[in-house]
Amino acid sequence: MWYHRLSHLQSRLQNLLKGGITCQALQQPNFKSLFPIAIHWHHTASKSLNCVWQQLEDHFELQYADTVMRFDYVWLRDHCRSASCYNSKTHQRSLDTASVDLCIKPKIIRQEETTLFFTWPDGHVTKYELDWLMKNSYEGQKQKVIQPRILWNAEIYQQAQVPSIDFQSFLETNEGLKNFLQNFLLYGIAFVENVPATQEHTEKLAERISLIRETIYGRMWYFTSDFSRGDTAYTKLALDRHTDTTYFQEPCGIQVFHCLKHEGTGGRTLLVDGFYAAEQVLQKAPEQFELLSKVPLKHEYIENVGECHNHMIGVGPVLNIYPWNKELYLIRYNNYDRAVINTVPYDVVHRWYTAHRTLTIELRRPENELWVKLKPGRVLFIDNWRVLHGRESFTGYRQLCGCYLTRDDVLNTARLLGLQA
Ligand SMILES: C[N+](C)(C)CCCC[C@H](N)C(=O)O
Ligand SMILES: O=C(O)CCC(=O)C(=O)O
Ligand SMILES: [Fe+2]
Repeated sequence: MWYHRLSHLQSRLQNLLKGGITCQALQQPNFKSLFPIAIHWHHTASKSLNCVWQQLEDHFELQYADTVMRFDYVWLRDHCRSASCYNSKTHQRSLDTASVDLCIKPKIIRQEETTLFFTWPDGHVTKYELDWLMKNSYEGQKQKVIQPRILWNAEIYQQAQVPSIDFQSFLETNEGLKNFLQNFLLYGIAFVENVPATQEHTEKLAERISLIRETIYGRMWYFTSDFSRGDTAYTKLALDRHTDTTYFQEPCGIQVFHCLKHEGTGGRTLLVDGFYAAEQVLQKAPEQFELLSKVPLKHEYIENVGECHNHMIGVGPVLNIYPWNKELYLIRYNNYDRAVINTVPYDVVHRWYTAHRTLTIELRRPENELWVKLKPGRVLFIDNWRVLHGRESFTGYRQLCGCYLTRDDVLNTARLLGLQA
């Protein structure tokens, strides 16, 4: 009786298969249980390899180095690194993925030492190294972070005694540049010292690690408290902690600050590790962390001062996380520039305000505040996707120059120097 039902289902599925709709059925989790017959494990000849695998009806299962990995057959066909499917000179796929049958299954799977061979119905053979599969599997990625970081409060940062890099060694040696970038990636802030106090030298510094990101504020900016632009940054007022350009669809990745002159009092810079604060929220109220990562908001920049007319709008949640490993990669936090909330129903709005309050409380804890006085010669790089900055009000004449950097190009430089980014 039971057997009959099973074979009935099986033949229905096979009919569907011919019709080409079955792939949806194949994705259903209970599908596997319909085919208990197909399952048998292949053990590797050499016991030391510690690898077993089985060819299942709808996917390939591999157990290797203590990890169970599941691979879709289209995926296995799509990632074929043979000469006809992949151009290893350009590192680009030649295979037209749309030409792969979505119901494809290998005819034969066999293993030789550390290599798996998949023979497809048309006779094409794809081979994979076990290590390559391990490294590139979803299950492998899930356990890894994209960017290793050291989260900090003021004490942690001060105790770490992160050295500043000398201007000369930053410009002239790969080692200096690499040390700088390593610190920057770990902490989200880094300093270069002994920089001549000019805009040109600051520009040279920026160009050593990245392309400068030109924005409505220009390529290199140079500002005082003259209200030449319609924004509080161009005044002597205090600025609470925030990230910049939250009103861009992609906020600027890095901000460079060089204080060229200050004759007066106050004006210290405040730095807060937004990821440290977010981590506290995750520990104390995970559902609030989740809400902050799910609710999209607008930020806005409206300017009508002198010749400057701008209206920028950026949309996105406060916390941005990678869905597969839940790693936080971008915080958008600027209470000045946050626009009218009209993308969220009222009951969610209230829960959002609660979550935003929890995050704000963490961001405002005095022990999380790192205060520094920017001086001519000492250039500060801030990861604007992670570390919030602010400023104390000041008196007198203060000149600040700097620029934004494109994040992709900073990370590109870091990777070329062998850093994980
Ligand atoms: C002066 N400088 C160009 C550095 C920044 C101006 C941007 C200010 C804006 N409220 C924001 O937070 O994005
Ligand atoms: O004046 C400062 O120190 C920083 C102002 C600011 O937040 C900015 O320019 O983005
Ligand atoms: Fe700012």
